[in-house]
Amino acid sequence: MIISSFLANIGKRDFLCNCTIHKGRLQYLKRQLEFTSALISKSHKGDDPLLQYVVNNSLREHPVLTKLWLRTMEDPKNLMMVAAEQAQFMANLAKLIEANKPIEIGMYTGYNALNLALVVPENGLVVACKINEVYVNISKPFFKEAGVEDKIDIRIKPAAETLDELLTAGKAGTFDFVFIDADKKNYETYYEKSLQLVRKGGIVAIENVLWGGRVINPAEDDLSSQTIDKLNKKLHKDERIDLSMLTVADGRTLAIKR
Ligand SMILES: C[S@@+](CC[C@H](N)C(=O)[O-])C[C@H]1O[C@@H](n2cnc3c(N)ncnc32)[C@H](O)[C@@H]1O
Repeated sequence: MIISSFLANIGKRDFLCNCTIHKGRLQYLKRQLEFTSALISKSHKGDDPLLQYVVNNSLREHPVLTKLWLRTMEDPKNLMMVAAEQAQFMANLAKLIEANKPIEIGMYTGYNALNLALVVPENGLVVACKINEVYVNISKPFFKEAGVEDKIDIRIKPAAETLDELLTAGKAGTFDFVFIDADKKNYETYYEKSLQLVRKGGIVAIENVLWGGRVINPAEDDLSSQTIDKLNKKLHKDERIDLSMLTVADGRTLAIKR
């Protein structure tokens, strides 16, 4: 039912937005379902066949992540969900640095929180920041089904408060991977606190740093674009980090703490 209901809407929905674009994946999924293959993949550039090819030949999505993705697609705000292939990239980064304490700032239905929990070791823990209880009832059964419910510590309050609590509790330098993907106006705050919380060699990944291109010339009344643009420029000169700004999806900065 779940699958058929969103497939029925494929043709009606406008997937073109400044952030994640799920149309390619839906089309691919539809084909896969029609041909009864188990493989599910996606693209985030609408109909871009080359990106679709990349995704079709590289995504290795955990089956419970696929289920959570499908469930999330039923939500009208599903474009907030991180792209599956981008989540996989972050999971690989987390593995590369042997992360066992990541922080997810902005959890939504928990796709990336689950993605990270699946790659941290047995004693690992993902701190997942949520502004409210909405969607938690969606997330939790999937966390449980994947066997990682005890590896995801959901903190329900403004993310800045959670980060402050961690700092006050003496946790500075004890985390290793942070994904900043919440309200843009607080991005600089999140970055500064995250940088304190990660260890040397830890990564702060910042999502949507191109903000649909609006960072090039932010409008006077566009606080989000202004904030992201200011942060981008600040990071460029920040001697505390090594830096890459990736042009994937809506732009992602990787700040690696020196
Ligand atoms: C783009 S979505 C996150 C998507 C998620 N990272 C994923 O992989 O699916 C942004 C989320 O941040 C949450 N959010 C917004 N302001 C927040 C705040 N001050 N503190 C914590 N979460 C916040 C929103 O409710 C929303 O769920």
